[in-house]
Amino acid sequence: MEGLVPVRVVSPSLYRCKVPVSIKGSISGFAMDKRIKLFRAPSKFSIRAQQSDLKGSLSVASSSVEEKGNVLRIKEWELEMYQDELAISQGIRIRRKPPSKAPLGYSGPFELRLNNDDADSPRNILEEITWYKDEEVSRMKKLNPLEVLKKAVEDAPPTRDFVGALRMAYQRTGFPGLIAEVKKASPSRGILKENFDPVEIAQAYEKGGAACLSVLTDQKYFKGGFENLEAIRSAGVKCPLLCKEFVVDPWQIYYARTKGADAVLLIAAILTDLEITYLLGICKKLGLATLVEVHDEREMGRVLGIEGIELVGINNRSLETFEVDISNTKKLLEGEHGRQIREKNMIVVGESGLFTPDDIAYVQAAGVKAVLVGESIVKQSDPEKGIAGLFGKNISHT
Ligand SMILES: O=P(O)(O)OC[C@@H](O)[C@@H](O)c1c[nH]c2ccccc12
Repeated sequence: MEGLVPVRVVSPSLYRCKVPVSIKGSISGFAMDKRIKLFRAPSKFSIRAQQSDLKGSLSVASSSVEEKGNVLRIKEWELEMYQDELAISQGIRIRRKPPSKAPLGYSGPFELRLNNDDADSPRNILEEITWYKDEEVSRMKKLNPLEVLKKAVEDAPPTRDFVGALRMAYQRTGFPGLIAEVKKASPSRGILKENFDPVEIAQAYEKGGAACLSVLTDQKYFKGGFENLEAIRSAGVKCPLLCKEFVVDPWQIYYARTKGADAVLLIAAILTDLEITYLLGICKKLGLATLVEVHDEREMGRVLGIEGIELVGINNRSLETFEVDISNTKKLLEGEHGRQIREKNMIVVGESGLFTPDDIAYVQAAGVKAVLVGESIVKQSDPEKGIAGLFGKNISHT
């Protein structure tokens, strides 16, 4: 049986829907589709067939909420549902889990499932990476439990001042402070450098005048690794290090800190305001700086509403479509948002797609005080010279 059935909900209790039916409508702000067998609904639960040719019948049987064992799953389900609802209300399009992995088959907010028959395939690369991270983190957590990491953090050497290094570089050179990225590959560009030696590249960047380094730690999509972060740190590189990861769990922040990170990236496209606030608090506690990355006006607006953010990155590349447009930096710094950023004395980092001195001049004129650059310098046979080429000037200390 297939058909559209509007559902009206009055008060909560649990029902089991035994037939696959496509239900369209909103139940206390959320709704379900045909994959859902179990859902929360009010005690008065009315289903009206919209299509006159709808054959078969809906069997809606009350099942006890008190059912032992189910209670916890229901709680989990509710939590996830609220998180998803919160995310959609903040304009976040990325679903954090494949719908079938959600407890009790809850497949995300209704708005995200419209015209989406294949709900269990990621809709874009960012969603794919996010789903994969979720699994990866649960595996890694088992090998490195949080309690052990917390102990390791206590003995870890102090972090270095990431934001301070960027400010100093800006004063020293008159150019935006450079965060040079140690990146072997990316989903949009494939392999950037075949004989990739992360420590060698990091040292060349430092010599070339980079203020800070960004180290990709994602293995599957960027061919990076936490071992690169660790190796660069223990090789004596002095530039503060940004752990470039897709953070979806506080565990990753503790892990990054034990591997030598001085800063971590938080991506507004996948995290709610509440999560950013919470993760920011953990970073502060661990002495880490935070680069909060936005890609559009909506994300910028959200981030400006969160207290305590010093560094905002504007990504010129959409992580959903891979489209790169450096005028994005300019666009997001115009008007009210730009005014608030200046008022709060935040540092804006122009990210991605910067190749020439003209590109640097363009984003600098737009108001950035730092830039994050990967491809254009990592690809050079001599990344140190690559930096001079990027700025049109030698910006090294010597
Ligand atoms: O190689 P580029 O175009 O210079 O871009 C560097 C950096 O901005 C990019 O790697 C990046 C920006 N935000 C990210 C988030 C995750 C992974 C990678 C990124």
